[in-house]
Amino acid sequence: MDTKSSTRPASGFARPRAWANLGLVTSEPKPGREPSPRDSVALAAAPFLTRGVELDALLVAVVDTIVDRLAAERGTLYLVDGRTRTLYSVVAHLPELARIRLDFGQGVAGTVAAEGKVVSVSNTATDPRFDATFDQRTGFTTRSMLTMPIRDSGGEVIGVLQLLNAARGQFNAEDEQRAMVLAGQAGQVLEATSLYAELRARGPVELDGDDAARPGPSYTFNQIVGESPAMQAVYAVVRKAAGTDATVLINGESGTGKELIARAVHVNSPRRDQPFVKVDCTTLPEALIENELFGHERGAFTGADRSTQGKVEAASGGTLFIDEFGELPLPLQAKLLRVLQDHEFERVGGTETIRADIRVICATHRDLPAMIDRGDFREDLYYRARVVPIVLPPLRERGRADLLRLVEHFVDRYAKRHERSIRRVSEAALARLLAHDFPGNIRELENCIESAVVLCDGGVIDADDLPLVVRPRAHAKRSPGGPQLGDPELTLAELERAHIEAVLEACQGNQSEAARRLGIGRNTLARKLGP
Ligand SMILES: Nc1ncnc2c1ncn2[C@@H]1O[C@H](COP(=O)(O)OP(=O)(O)OP(=O)(O)O)[C@@H](O)[C@H]1O
Repeated sequence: MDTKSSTRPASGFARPRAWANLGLVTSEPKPGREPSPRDSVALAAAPFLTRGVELDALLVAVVDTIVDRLAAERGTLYLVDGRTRTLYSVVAHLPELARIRLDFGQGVAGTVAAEGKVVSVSNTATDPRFDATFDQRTGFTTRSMLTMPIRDSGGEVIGVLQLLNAARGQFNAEDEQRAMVLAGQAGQVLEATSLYAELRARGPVELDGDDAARPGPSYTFNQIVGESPAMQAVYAVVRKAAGTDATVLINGESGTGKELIARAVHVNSPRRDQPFVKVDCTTLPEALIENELFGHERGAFTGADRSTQGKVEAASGGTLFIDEFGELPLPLQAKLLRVLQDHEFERVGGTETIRADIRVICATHRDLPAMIDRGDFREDLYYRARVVPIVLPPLRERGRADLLRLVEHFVDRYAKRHERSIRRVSEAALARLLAHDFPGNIRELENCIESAVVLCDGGVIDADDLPLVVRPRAHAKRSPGGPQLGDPELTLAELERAHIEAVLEACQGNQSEAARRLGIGRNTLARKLGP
């Protein structure tokens, strides 16, 4: 198997003729090599699972391995959505082209999904189960076909794998046995991905009253949930950026997934096996950020009894992720600009110029152009950083389908983590989630669902189990006794204090988060809260 090709993003795969248009993957047969069922699908997929993203590549690795081991010409992987009783082809699917969608019972793959048994078609010309319209659409000639169910550990059919054209002419009984072993491994792999919650035929999590509106499975990035057009646009940029060393600037409200996207760029880049190092500019007092970034030489300051590497050096060969980029103090902005432009820097107290071999990804929730206008941010650094700009949409703009996917994803994750069995999210709970505007975005949703998973009774998440807090501005307006904006009796200090308290409440007392939302440093917040 050409494992290298599997590690490339989906858009980078070479696919043959029109067949590629239907999202099918090809692998040259190697008839000279004796396939062994002990060859592990899990092994081929392992690097993708630990990297946690680029699900397309993972699925391709799974299919490539099985196609290769069974010396078939091609393979198609379908994912089964038990609730709508449909199947979708997913492997190496090109976003601009329709995927194959079948109903249960339709064609050979649909029959296998419905009945859960292997079907071997040794001669398509004489077998009525074969639907010749596929070949007409693709220009490919299918001669023989082996189609098998992929099950999860609970025995549910979650996928169907179809192998086309045995290199030796026909698939035999031994091939069928091997295929079942490999399909078993593929089931374990699929079960470890974020797709799994969406695929279970009779999953433990029902979203009440929502069967018809329920979206089909998403499959773009493992662990990154969301198929809204806004997120698809983000994935497209991530794919393009990943293959290069270009600096990326991610902008988005707190909790929209900026770090997750930064990691996705890294793990899909050629630097993936080198470190991903994060610097958070808000968690450190100003004086320490330079030391954190560039390290210091011995004797640079009192107590510096040996020289120490900074994060730029620690990230050498890999990616430096600068979180809360907008908080970077002006003098350091100049030094970072030099790193981006000339790939050079010096340690604190050092004279030797060190070469930086890093890719930089920056993230901020701040409006940098406005900061530039106020003289708080360097314009040259801004343009140098936003070679690839990515804007993450707030959760409230991602649409109902994405919210539901995320709810399912987090219910599944936290039910597993806390070993709770959750059967249902009630209609009232869903209505409450859909009505909330999530100022804390996905992090707020995630924390809310985790809490509900732990605290709910009887395996059902109800509206009362959701610890959703009222948005600060709405809260201030609604509290009749509290300070009102425009009240001539109010001092600025009182108004500021009230606003800080409202934001803190919205952040459930998390001061770092509140400082971020208020656009001030944590130390400043602590000072303002005062004794
Ligand atoms: N699309 C997504 N699918 C699944 N989980 C997500 C998604 N986006 C964000 N999350 C989860 O939400 C939480 C917040 O994400 P992350 O830390 O990346 O946000 P952020 O924008 O960097 O936040 P901040 O600005 O506060 O640093 C994390 O636990 C992350 O795993």
